[in-house]
Amino acid sequence: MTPPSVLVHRDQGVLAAAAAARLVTRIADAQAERGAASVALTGGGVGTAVLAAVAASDARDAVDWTRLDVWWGDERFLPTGDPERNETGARAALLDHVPVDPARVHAMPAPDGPDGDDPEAAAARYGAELAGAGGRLDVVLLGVGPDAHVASLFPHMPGLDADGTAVAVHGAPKPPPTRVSLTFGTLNSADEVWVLAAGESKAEAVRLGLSGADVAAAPVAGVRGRNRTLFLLDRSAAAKLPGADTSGRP
Ligand SMILES: O=C1O[C@H](COP(=O)(O)O)[C@@H](O)[C@H](O)[C@H]1O
Repeated sequence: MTPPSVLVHRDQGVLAAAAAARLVTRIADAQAERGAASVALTGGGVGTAVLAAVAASDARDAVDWTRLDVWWGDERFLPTGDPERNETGARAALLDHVPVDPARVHAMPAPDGPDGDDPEAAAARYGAELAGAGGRLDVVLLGVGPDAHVASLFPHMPGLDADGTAVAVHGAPKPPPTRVSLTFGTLNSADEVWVLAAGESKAEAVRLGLSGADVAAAPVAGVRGRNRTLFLLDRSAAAKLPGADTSGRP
């Protein structure tokens, strides 16, 4: 496993545009190689800004959206259409504006879904769906919380040790308390993992993620792609990295 690469951009706007360009290219490359691509999306401020930047970019037409599988790294276990669901934000920012195949948009089940108010069943269903599709993820996008959580893997919570593909999360410190998350094993099976962070509130989490911190205390320290791990940051989020080049250029 190669160590993470760190790219620092001037501000969140530049970060979102640069990550969007990178994502379009990565998806188009995968489609050229294999005829299809798969990404796992994140919620949160920067993750949603990246999707909006893809939607706003002419380069989005380089992607064959009908041959993209869209998954999520985590979801807040709230009813379909709830504005706090990561799915809702992703649809509004991007998926409603490009010709994705609805059958290839794999939202995590909601409490009004097939398993009702049973997050364990929702996690099992989602894990089976991803495994049944071959389990391949070209890129996993991950936001990071000020507490260093990624997806819905929060510090010192049982989900950190979960086996299997996806896990139900109860009692998350950030609302809502009930969530579904891919496990570390699944996140780290992706070809590439991209951690996205902007703002000074993320600076300590970013530092921990890149300094070999205890994964139980700082889950972001435990995510690594098989082929590549990128930390895509703005200057504020990079402020605590020793010797960070915060010029705004790679
Ligand atoms: O709750 C969540 O938070 C994180 C980070 O969100 P941010 O707004 O602080 O960037 C997000 O990555 C995760 O998907 C989400 O469920």
